[in-house]
Amino acid sequence: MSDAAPPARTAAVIPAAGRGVRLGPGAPKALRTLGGTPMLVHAVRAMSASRAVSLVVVVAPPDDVAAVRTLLDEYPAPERTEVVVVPGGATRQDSVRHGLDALPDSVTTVLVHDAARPLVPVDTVDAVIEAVRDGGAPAVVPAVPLADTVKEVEPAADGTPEPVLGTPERARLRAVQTPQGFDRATLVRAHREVTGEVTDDASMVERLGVRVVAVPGHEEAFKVTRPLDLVLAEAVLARRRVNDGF
Ligand SMILES: Nc1ccn([C@@H]2O[C@H](COP(=O)(O)OP(=O)(O)OP(=O)(O)O)[C@@H](O)[C@H]2O)c(=O)n1
Ligand SMILES: C[C@](O)(CO)[C@H](O)COP(=O)(O)O
Repeated sequence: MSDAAPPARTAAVIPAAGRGVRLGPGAPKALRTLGGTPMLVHAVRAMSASRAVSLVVVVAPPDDVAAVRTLLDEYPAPERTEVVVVPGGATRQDSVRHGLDALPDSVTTVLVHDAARPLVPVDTVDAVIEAVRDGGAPAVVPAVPLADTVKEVEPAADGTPEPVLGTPERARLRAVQTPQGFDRATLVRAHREVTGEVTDDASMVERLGVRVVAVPGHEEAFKVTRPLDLVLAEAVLARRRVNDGF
């Protein structure tokens, strides 16, 4: 038997433990269907479509871990990809942390991908991995330019008019997607040291003072958040099926 270290691996952590309040009443968002298949299954397929990803850690709603395991056994990933399921936490940050805790030592590169972005193309996944592994960036986000002008406002409740404080230069703004890619040690340190509310993992790394870079994202990597997003996702999937001839 060899004493050599096991080969470095890339793993994807998929936080899927949210309720989907903004999508409206129903099953947890990741378990709702898209083209007849649960959104989570699409997300696992999107990660395992990359030949670099050998492990997918799904972070499930705590009450649904067994059901999610059964579901993923019904829709097996390619043989080269191991899929494990762990229980999530109260916030997205907690859920990602639970996923990181489940990674074996051999993993050196980690993707964090929302179950709520089921249609991200494999080329985007691979571009993020390449920027971390070959480009040497400790943290990478896929990002797209904005179509709307953005205003900073003084938030007010109940539809009260909100004073506009300023207009950031749109050419310098990007909407950030997932999968976000990280050197594992950097992401683990961010989750250990950074406290407070954040909306993505890269911003935790930014707070460490570590360099984060953006690579081109994809319009089909949008997040299913509100009911209209589900309509768009069904349309994108239907178009793919026509293009693929089935
Ligand atoms: N406690 C939580 C909250 C969110 N997520 C996951 O984080 C991703 C992005 O979150 P979001 O789109 O906000 O999902 P929800 O929290 O489910 O949506 P909502 O805020 O509308 O309830 C989703 O895949 C979601 O399942 C998670 O794993 N654990
Ligand atoms: C991580 C993320 O998808 C990047 O755009 C986003 O911040 C998640 O936000 P949510 O409010 O938890 O959906």
